[in-house]
Amino acid sequence: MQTQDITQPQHPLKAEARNLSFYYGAVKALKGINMPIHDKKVTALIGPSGCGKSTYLRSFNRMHDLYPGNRYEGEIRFFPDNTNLLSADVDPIEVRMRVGMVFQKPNPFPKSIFENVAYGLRVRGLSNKRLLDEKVEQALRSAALWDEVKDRLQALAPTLSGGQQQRLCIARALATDPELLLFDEPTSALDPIATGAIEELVHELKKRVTILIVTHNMQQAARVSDYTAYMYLGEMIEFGNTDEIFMKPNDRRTEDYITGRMG
Ligand SMILES: Nc1ncnc2c1ncn2[C@@H]1O[C@H](COP(=O)(O)OP(=O)(O)OP(=O)(O)O)[C@@H](O)[C@H]1O
Repeated sequence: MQTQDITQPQHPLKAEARNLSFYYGAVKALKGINMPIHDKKVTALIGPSGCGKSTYLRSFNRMHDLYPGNRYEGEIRFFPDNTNLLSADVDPIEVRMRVGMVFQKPNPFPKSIFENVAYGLRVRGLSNKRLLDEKVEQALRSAALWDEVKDRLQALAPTLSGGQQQRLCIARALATDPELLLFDEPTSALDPIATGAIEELVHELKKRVTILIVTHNMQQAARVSDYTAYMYLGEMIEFGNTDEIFMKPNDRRTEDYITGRMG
């Protein structure tokens, strides 16, 4: 992998993949990935279909543990405590409290708007009504949804528009104060206006949470991210400042991809 010489001062790390490989049974989908995730920055993962972006993203919240036959090798170090998120003695439920996930298609629970956001808090044992109300409002405000839903908190979540549902899923993920937020192509099911709202939100959110985002949209990667990683066939080919990756990539394969010659 080529890592660019970053002239600006380095930001502290939130996480770091160290020689990370991943197997779906006999299929090796990730091959020895090394990559830093900078604290309170947005890192975009780009690369052609099937290169392993989602597989890599899902390793950070141990989603692969839910299916038999999946296997990790290597480490994902999480800071400041230097925990290896993949260690057998680290509880995946705890990992998912620290590392939230927002999927491609909005997937609210078939419950009220309020209950969608309160869910993770209840799982954590919070039952005090006043505190729940406060936390739900805070999360909805952070997801730029409060003003649109404050008078209909008991309405069913699926009655919201697609873009509102996606912001609700972001509020749900934010409610438990995650340190890292994973976005898997969060705008691919949305129209340009809803997409713009999510991109703006990502920009706001990085003040308080580190973000790792998979996107097929090069303009989106360039707009929202501070760092970009290019993956190909399960390998991390190049990682660097977004501006440099897009303007002056070091690896020919990265250049071919971002100029549309490949993928
Ligand atoms: N459940 C699975 N079982 C076996 N192989 C899988 C499974 N899921 C993904 N793969 C394989 O792992 C590789 C990486 O897939 P992944 O979904 O991570 O790629 P991606 O870069 O996110 O693709 P896309 O951009 O199309 O979403 C692919 O070769 C894929 O076929």
